[in-house]
Amino acid sequence: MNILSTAGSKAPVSDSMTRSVHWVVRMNHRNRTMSFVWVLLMLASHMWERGYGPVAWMLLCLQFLVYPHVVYFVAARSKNQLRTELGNMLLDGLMFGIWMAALKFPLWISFTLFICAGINMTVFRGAAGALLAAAVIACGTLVGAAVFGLHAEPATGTLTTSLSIATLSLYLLVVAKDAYARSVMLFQTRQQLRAKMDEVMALQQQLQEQSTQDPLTGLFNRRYLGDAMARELSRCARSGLPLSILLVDIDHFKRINDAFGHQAGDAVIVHLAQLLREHARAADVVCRYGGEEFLLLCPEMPLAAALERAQQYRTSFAAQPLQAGAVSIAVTLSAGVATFPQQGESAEALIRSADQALYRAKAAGRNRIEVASLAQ
Ligand SMILES: Nc1nc2c(ncn2[C@@H]2O[C@H](COP(=O)(O)OP(=O)(O)OP(=O)(O)O)[C@@H](O)[C@H]2O)c(=O)[nH]1
Repeated sequence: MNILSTAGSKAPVSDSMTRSVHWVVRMNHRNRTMSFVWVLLMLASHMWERGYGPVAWMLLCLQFLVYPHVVYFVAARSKNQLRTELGNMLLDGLMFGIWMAALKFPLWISFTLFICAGINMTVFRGAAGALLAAAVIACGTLVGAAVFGLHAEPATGTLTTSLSIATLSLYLLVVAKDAYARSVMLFQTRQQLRAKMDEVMALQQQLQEQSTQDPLTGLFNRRYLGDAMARELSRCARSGLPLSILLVDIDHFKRINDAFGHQAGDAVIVHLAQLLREHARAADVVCRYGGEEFLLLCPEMPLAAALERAQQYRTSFAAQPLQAGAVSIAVTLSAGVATFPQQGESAEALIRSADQALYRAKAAGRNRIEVASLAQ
């Protein structure tokens, strides 16, 4: 894996990736332009000492003053900027090799050019980059030796040596500065990514709650009940334990809506929801089953206990009329109770039995609890 590993990929390129590619190409242009001026000074001092002719000086200016802008121009207009920039870096190495051979391998100059090209490629392609840099520099020296002959004059004057050391030092400082800028950018990107992840997780949690909760009362909805009932029924069936359900309905609720308004009706629904939740056990599932209808799923609860609980709800609800401003709204409820397995062996059968019991409670005058008949 390296900074150029996506260079040949056909995967769609995101905006941020395109921006970072531009950033890399621009950064390389700035560094190349700057460092080539130092290299030019280093080579110029050596060439001055050795008395090179006008052609060599012209080539020196073309290589170190004009070339950085030409290769940037080519990379910036390329369809695959990253790949072209990699080509440019290889070309840098090749040219450095030619200059080394042309100047007869002055030691400090060769060392400086070799290290600069090697570091640049290593930053982009890791250890493979270093090997690649060494290979292209070697090719360059071969080309240079073929054109200018193979000579070795390693000595350099004091000025050239000093300029070589300065060039190398400055180059290393620039690379370190860019590495710092890159780490800061990476850190900021990570922070942004983490914030986005937190946002997505919170939204996911919210969606999960919304999909299983009734918005008015905060109780579970029918969708949740379906899963919970199937799960609890099979658990109780496996362990031979009872399971009771209470189907609870507010009496004459339409009248409350008509007399006190829909908002007061909502307040009555919330009021009963609170009562049901307050007296439920941790294992019970309290669910808003319909408009003013609730279903309590009570795992491991026998019929007698369920009946007693339903009676408690009935008396408590009737004893606490809802205060809506100055008016007091008298409310009652009716309920049908059914227990697994006597009054239904499946979720549907159990709910049907409780519904029939509730219907009987309503028919018998309301404010009543009825127990379901035995399953047929
Ligand atoms: N305020 C309010 N009313 C609702 C809501 N959902 C359903 N309703 C109303 O609840 C009423 C239910 O009326 P019915 O099914 O006739 O039953 P009831 O008046 O309670 O009579 P019984 O059940 O026979 O005692 C209807 O008028 C619905 O419009 C709700 O979320 N808020």
